[in-house]
Amino acid sequence: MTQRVLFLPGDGIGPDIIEQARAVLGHANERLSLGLDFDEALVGGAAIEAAGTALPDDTMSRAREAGGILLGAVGGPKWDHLEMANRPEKGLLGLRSGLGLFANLRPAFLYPQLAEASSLRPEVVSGLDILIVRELTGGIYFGQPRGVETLESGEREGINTYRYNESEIRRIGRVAFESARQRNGRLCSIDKANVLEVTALWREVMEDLAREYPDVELSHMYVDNAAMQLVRDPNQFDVIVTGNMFGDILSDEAAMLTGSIGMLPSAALNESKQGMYEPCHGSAPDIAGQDKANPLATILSGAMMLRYSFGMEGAAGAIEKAVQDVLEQGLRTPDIHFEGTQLVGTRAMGEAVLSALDTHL
Ligand SMILES: NC(=O)C1=CN([C@@H]2O[C@H](COP(=O)(O)OP(=O)(O)OC[C@H]3O[C@@H](n4cnc5c(N)ncnc54)[C@H](O)[C@@H]3O)[C@@H](O)[C@H]2O)C=CC1
Ligand SMILES: CC(C)CC(=O)C(=O)O
Ligand SMILES: [Mg+2]
Repeated sequence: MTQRVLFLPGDGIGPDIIEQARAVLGHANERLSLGLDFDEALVGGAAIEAAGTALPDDTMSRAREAGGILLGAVGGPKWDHLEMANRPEKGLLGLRSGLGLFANLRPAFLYPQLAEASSLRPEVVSGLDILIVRELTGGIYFGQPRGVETLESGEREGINTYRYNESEIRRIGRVAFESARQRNGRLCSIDKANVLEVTALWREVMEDLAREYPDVELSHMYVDNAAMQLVRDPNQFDVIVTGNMFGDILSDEAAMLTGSIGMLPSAALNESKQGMYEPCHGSAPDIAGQDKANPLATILSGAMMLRYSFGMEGAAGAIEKAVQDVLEQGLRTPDIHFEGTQLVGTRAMGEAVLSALDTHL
């Protein structure tokens, strides 16, 4: 059976890293006859330039037809106006909500070879393996009303609304409890229930769900403490579940424990397990087109796509082993480079993964 993969390179380093991930997936596809059929479309600033909108109808319809989507990154100073790019119905947010991709899985895993690249001391991060389950289609990024209004006094006021209803909380809670059940049976729900009603409700729903999962130990933590605990003793966490904005922020923080934001892949899944996969970082305009971006988070996101959307566990595992191999060989893009390792660019890193893949297929 043919499976359609849609590549959305986007902006900045997006095309640089997608080129490498596409080559790796293409190689696995050929060698293992996976039956993947590749498509590509525009999103973000690239789409604004070509079609006047960050999420053209053509991109959305091809996204709906795809079994899996691999996105690079979108945005840049030229396109970051809310009206054009990051409205709930446009660009990346529009893709996520349009496809119902409410469950965002962000695994922060430390490859042992990168312990020295971590922002924390090796003994503090050793063995780090955290799964952040972030709600992705609700919360303050989507709540209505939103906008900027002019008050009677003439002063302007910015408005965003933080909302979650019980069913939105329950469905992301289930994903997190199921993940905890398959891992080590520990789940920490992160909220600000001492201040925000929305997250007090979040906490109640999580408690309620916990009764259905007696094998999972549920704990709660306020987000400010969680931000601190992540750098004090990250290994206390196994699965974390949290809302859209807290998850956005905490996953960037967690990325640095693994060595770099360029190491953190992600999966965004809907009810029917259709998925969009992307590195957790943005379009990094400061290094775009300079052969400096780390392509590993994107390559690992491709592996997640094979696993979650297509059930191709063997091919996914082979790509992950190939990534481990290149780190073992000492190859490092600038973001994970340290003394005694070999500095390489985006392309050389991608090519090394592709070569290493052969030994695992
Ligand atoms: N999923 C997405 O498409 C996201 C898009 N953005 C957009 O990206 C643009 C830049 O946002 P920033 O806040 O600067 O975040 P960013 O994640 O793009 O960059 C932050 C820092 O991390 C570095 N970095 C990011 N990815 C890297 C990689 N693969 N290898 C090496 N270094 C890497 C960058 O060079 C920069 O110094 C903005 O337009 C923003 O809206 C931001 C986050 C996510
Ligand atoms: C549009 C933003 C919410 C993208 C982002 O920062 C992310 O998903 O991590
Ligand atoms: Mg983010």
